[in-house]
Amino acid sequence: HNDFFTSIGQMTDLLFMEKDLVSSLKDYIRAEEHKLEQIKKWADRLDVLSSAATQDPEGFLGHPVNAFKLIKRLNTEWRELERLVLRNMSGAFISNLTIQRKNFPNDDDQTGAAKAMMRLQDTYQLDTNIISTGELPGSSSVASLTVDDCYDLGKVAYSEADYYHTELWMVQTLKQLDQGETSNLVDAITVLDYLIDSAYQQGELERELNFTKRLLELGQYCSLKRKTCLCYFCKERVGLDNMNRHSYRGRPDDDLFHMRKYEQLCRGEGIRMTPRRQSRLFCRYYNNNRHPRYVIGPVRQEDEWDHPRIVRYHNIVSDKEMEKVKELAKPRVSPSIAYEDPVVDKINQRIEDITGLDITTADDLQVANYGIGGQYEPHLDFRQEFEELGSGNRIATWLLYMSDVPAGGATVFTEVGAAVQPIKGTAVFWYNLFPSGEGDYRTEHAACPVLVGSKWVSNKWIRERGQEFRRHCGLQETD
Ligand SMILES: O=C(O)CCC(=O)C(=O)O
Ligand SMILES: [Fe+2]
Repeated sequence: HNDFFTSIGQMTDLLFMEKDLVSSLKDYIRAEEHKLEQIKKWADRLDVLSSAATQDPEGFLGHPVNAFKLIKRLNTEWRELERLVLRNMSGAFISNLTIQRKNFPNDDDQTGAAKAMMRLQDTYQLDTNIISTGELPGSSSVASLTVDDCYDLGKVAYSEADYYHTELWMVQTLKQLDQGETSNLVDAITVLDYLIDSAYQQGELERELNFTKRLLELGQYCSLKRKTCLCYFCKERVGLDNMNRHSYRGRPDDDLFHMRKYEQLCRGEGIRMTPRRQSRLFCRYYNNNRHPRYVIGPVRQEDEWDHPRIVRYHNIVSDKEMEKVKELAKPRVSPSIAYEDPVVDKINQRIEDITGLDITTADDLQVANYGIGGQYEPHLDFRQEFEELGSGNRIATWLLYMSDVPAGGATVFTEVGAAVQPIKGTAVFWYNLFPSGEGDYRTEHAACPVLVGSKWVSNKWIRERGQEFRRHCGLQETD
């Protein structure tokens, strides 16, 4: 199976599977209780009988019926009791569990989920404490991490040699321990050991020393991971060997400038549009040159960006139509194609009417569902190799948002610094190529990781072929 965490569909399946298992577990408990109930009755009955009998054994056994019943009880009834005690009630539950376990996430999935969470932490610059208390922007529900959860995240980071996140999560673990949370899994000494090593690995000797001093306060002189000990009297670390190791601050891959820019845009920072330019963006009613289907009911067209031009159409597809498209895509993996259906035809027709482009040469309507952490890294929709195809390159992109996303999930244009927020029922449209057919590199874009919620989009990549008389060439290559 592929990435659980980013697929809401798969995660939903897991949720229902777990619900099923809980009800099967409850059946098992009921059966076990019933069995115990029966055994108790037995015990009580035998208790009364034998205590009465032992008061006057001779008198008791002097009655032939009592004598007969004692023999019978011991010969047959106790055997029945034995059978009852030995009866295994767990069969149904265990076999259910065995079957379902095939669908369980494994260690890799857990590591993947932990890494996805740290990716979100970086992209949205979330404080460890905010994640741990679960007070995420845009989220109304609360879900918090225990000390053990934090420790687990720290350990995942450590095993990936990601000392930056190890430190963040181990500090959080320590903090929650200090606040009085208890754990049978981890103690402050173990956490400090991780902290000392991760500070050392990052070349942060000052911090390493501080963690070591904290360890000393706990009566521990040696760091097991670092294999170093403190000199008790001088309270200084013995053997400050690598004093000259270069020290880096922040995340180890901080030089990935391009990714940083993408993440900045995702956070809603670094959008490059001056107020003066912004004032020239408008919202208008649009009927595509009095297109018969839109003269009476024009659509609301909003400028999202000027160069390259990105426009958004409001209320372009109804909730009912979007539900249908999601349903068509659901049984398949994301992204998937929404195959023939009257609703798909209607949406295609609308795209053609509004953009004025021929969509018979376009790719099929594609549907994607991004769960938590789901993203699409910066890319261009056009490609050189498409030029050779009969239908030509991807001249334009139509992107319909089929859900609101409470936090994260924007579409950002990394070259020009535009960010478009998903709004359910709206579609954005832009040209990837200049009228000359030359690719427009300013259209590089990405889907930001979803922080809270589930993002549904459907896109239509419109091709060059068929547009010859619909979009005219300019005189310059980049007209
Ligand atoms: O989902 C998004 O926001 C972007 C999708 C995209 O890049 C595309 O459809 O070409
Ligand atoms: Fe794209």
